[in-house]
Amino acid sequence: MKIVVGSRGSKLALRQTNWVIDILKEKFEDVEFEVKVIKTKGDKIVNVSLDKIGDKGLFVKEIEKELLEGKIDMAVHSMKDMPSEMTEGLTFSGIPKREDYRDVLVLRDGYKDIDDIPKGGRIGTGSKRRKYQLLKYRPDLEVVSIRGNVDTRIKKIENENLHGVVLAAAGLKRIGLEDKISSYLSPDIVLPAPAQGALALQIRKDRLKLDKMLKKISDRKTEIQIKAERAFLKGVGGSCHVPIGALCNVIEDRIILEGILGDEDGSKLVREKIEGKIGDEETIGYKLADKILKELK
Ligand SMILES: NCc1[nH]cc(CCC(=O)O)c1CC(=O)O
Repeated sequence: MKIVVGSRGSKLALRQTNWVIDILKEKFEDVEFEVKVIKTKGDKIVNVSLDKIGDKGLFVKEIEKELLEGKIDMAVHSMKDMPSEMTEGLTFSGIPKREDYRDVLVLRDGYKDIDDIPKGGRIGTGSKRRKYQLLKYRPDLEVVSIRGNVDTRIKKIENENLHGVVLAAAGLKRIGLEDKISSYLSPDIVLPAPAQGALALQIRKDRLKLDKMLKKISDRKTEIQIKAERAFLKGVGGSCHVPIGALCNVIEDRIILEGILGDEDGSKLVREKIEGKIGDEETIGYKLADKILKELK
């Protein structure tokens, strides 16, 4: 039996895909795997800020087409890049254990953390979620819009004369650049993107055997967190034009979901939290979305 796994071609995407394949190989010794690299629209547009393109699923459409046509059996994506609405005929299968969900600062030599950046310092990020939360804590900072893959963004510290950039810890750890991390941003300051650090294994809905197999590498706690955080995302009907963050903490049989939502120009930013019990992830996600939407009005 052979499973063809579709992936974007970036270093991070390929690392993620091979990480999943390694876990699967350990469990299913006689299954063969082949990686198929697929170029997406998002990979072709380089110099435009993502929130200016504003196309949901910019990095996934081409991959989803190959799944539907049976050209690949499964696809590995960063869950946080997946639209909240699932494409007809497709589904997510098991969700492997989440990597670090935090955002981090990669700073110019000599600077150690957010409080150490000089007044008026320049920080690069293309994400409104990161931008407006940073500005809430440090209104004096100048946030510069950047994009590109992880390596490119780190290089922009030099090229664009920045004090630093904000990135996901997960991405840096996965590509072996953990030592570039200057400091971790506490979720109290910057709430991560819904599902940040988690992967999505996407398959065609009718592939029942494959689904059963992939569910064997699913992590229960991650599943709970992602269910709650993505229900919140769906509930607020969010896009990449507005700041949205969510983080679900699981403590024994309780879940604590925190969410943040703002408007396009960051003039309003509402952060709230709801508690509940395991099993009610989706209800809690939608409830938190309603609560925050009401406050934003
Ligand atoms: N938006 C791009 C993207 N998609 C997933 C990751 C990192 C891995 C993850 O967050 O799961 C990144 C890079 C980043 O935000 O720094």
